[in-house]
Amino acid sequence: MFSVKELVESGRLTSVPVNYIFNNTGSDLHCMLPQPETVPVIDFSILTSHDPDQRSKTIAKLGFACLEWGFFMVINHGVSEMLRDEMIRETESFFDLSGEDKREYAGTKLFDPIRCGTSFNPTVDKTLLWRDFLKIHVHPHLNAPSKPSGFSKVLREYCQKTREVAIELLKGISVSLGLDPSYINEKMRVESSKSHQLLVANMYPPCPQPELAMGLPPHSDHGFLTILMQNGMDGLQVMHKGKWVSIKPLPNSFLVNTGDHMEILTNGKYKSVLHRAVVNNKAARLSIGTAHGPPLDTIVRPATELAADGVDPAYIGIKYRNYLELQQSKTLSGKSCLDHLVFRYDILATTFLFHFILCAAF
Ligand SMILES: O=C(O)CCC(=O)C(=O)O
Ligand SMILES: [Fe+2]
Repeated sequence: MFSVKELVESGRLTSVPVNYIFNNTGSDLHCMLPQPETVPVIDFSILTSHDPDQRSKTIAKLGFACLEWGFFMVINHGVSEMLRDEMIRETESFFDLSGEDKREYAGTKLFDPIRCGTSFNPTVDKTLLWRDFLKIHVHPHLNAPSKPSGFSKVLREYCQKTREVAIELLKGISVSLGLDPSYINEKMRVESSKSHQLLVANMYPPCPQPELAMGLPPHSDHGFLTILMQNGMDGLQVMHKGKWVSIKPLPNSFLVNTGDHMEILTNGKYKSVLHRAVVNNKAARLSIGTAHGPPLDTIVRPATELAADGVDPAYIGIKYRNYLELQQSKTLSGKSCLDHLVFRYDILATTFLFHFILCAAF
């Protein structure tokens, strides 16, 4: 089945098909924080204001959010409610297109400009996810589906605006790390015409037994930052202090999380956060995320300024493109891709020893 939405709309479902039954959804419900701690809220208008005192307080809050949560809400970001609503409407209309229209984009390759499908990687997923997706590479080159007809205009504006928000947030994050405001944007060429931005829209149709299925299992995102919004339905949960916290976004806010490349760049100071999407039996949920990263050919490694003064680099460097390929080749699971980059001193020591023995022998 190409689409879980089609499956649900066929109208014959009263229970979750066995290949969608996710083992541990129910068992870890008790891990939810009973009284969720408050997710940090960043007022973007203050972050970008000219009042140095207010600005530095907000930067401190941003640093705290990255350090303690890897997750925060952004309010007063300047992206109009109208644009956000249009973006949600157009994306919903895309998912409402006929199967035949959508199949035009049913690619299997990561760098297909536009790709829609179901689950994460159905060829390797052991359990299918209760989720259809649309992935569009929107920068450096804006790709846009030809249908619905108004989609490309809204997409262009929305992606431009979210890129601007990401760039400002990265300035604040740089300062919170004790670096120059332009540090991340310049070193990682996030502001350049070649920076990479991927839009991922997730459609989670209503599910007859939501406790048995999973929209997106626990995972971390690949970029520096992901900026996410949703239609009226909740379902995002974030791992905080070992427990899942359900997120209720403030009206018109963006949900932002730090990704794997933020963790690599900051040498593990700002970690990528595990999150997941649960499903419900009431109405379809739509979320739209944009992942912001460097140009695809950039090798991201811990910033020398943060891995200096006796602090060893915790990760090996990798080309952004190769990391994306690594993630797509696997099933979506925890931080398994990042684990590949953890600097292994034991392996390094063995290599050195081996080299030393060889040199001594010849
Ligand atoms: O649907 C959500 O709230 C989360 C989406 C997400 O984590 C993703 O697309 O990577
Ligand atoms: Fe995610």
